[in-house]
Amino acid sequence: MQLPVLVIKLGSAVISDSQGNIDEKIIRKLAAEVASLSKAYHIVLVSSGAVGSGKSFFKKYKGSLVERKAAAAVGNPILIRLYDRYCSKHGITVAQALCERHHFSNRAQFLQLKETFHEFWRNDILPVVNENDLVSNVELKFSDNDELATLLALGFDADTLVICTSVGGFLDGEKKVIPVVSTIDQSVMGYISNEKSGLGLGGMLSKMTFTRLATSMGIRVSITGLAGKEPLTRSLNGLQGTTFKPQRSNLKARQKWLASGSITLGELQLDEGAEKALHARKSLLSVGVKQLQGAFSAGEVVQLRNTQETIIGVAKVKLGAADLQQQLQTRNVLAAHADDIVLFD
Ligand SMILES: N[C@@H](CCC(=O)OP(=O)(O)O)C(=O)O
Repeated sequence: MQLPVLVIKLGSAVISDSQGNIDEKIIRKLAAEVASLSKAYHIVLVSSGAVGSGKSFFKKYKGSLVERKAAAAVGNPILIRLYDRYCSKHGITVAQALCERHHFSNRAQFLQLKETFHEFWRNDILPVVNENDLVSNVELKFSDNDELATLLALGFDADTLVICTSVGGFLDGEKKVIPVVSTIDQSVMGYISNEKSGLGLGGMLSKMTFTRLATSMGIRVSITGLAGKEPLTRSLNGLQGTTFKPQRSNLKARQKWLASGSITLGELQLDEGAEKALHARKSLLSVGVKQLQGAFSAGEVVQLRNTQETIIGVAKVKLGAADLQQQLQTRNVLAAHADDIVLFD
């Protein structure tokens, strides 16, 4: 049965106690709720917390990148065992999915991931996703799991993305949760504080950046806490946390996947003529590319920047970086077909 997809993202701070250890009471409560929601949704659970769970096994842990990678590798199985212990009480088996950035910038790889997740859902198996920190170096890292959850929501054309946070929702200037946000404009962004929990990577700025991307691609987003009974269901019903309304819904699944490559391995800087042509739904020719950055291959998704330095969209390129660079100087060739371009506005 084809159910709507629900992506739930759990930050490290929201599933940990004040000492930074995973709070089993929360996992027990979540497992019961996820089991009941899985009758109505195909669920993807994106869970942080691996670094926090693994770091105490390292003698002189200071939080360097290599220590975080190693701690995540120790912590991921600890996390998974916990999810498995409590989900199995409700007849749900869990599967671990460790993702890397190129799983999203390459359509063929993403389709494989998608096929595997559908196999999970057919068998009542819950995919629990985290970044494959062990092999993610600085350039290839997701900025945090808010990004990973958003890319999954876009790629799966999810109905809703629920981002669970320790502050309970999106707060206004008086630190009260705003129940509904119709459009994320400057006044809304002005409420963002720079405070972050000591445990995780992403703060509210990151959550709002990705919420803006997801809502602009037609996905409803809820930012919520996990206090009280059935917090996920309550947030889906608009009774808890902040609901951000979707902005447009006319994009096809493939276009949403393209948009999910918005933070990609490469970038093309376009001239004004090319920008105009794209807005007129034309293809991108190499003559309109002023310069390029990054080591991308043909068929991967890159972001498009205009002369004002604004990211205007993404495109699946026909040529890899080296070939395109050569063509810029010699010939005018197709850099990306109009069907493979998604503009953000
Ligand atoms: N992959 C890392 C998560 C990093 C991260 O994004 O953390 P958070 O900001 O708490 O969602 C871990 O499992 O600890």
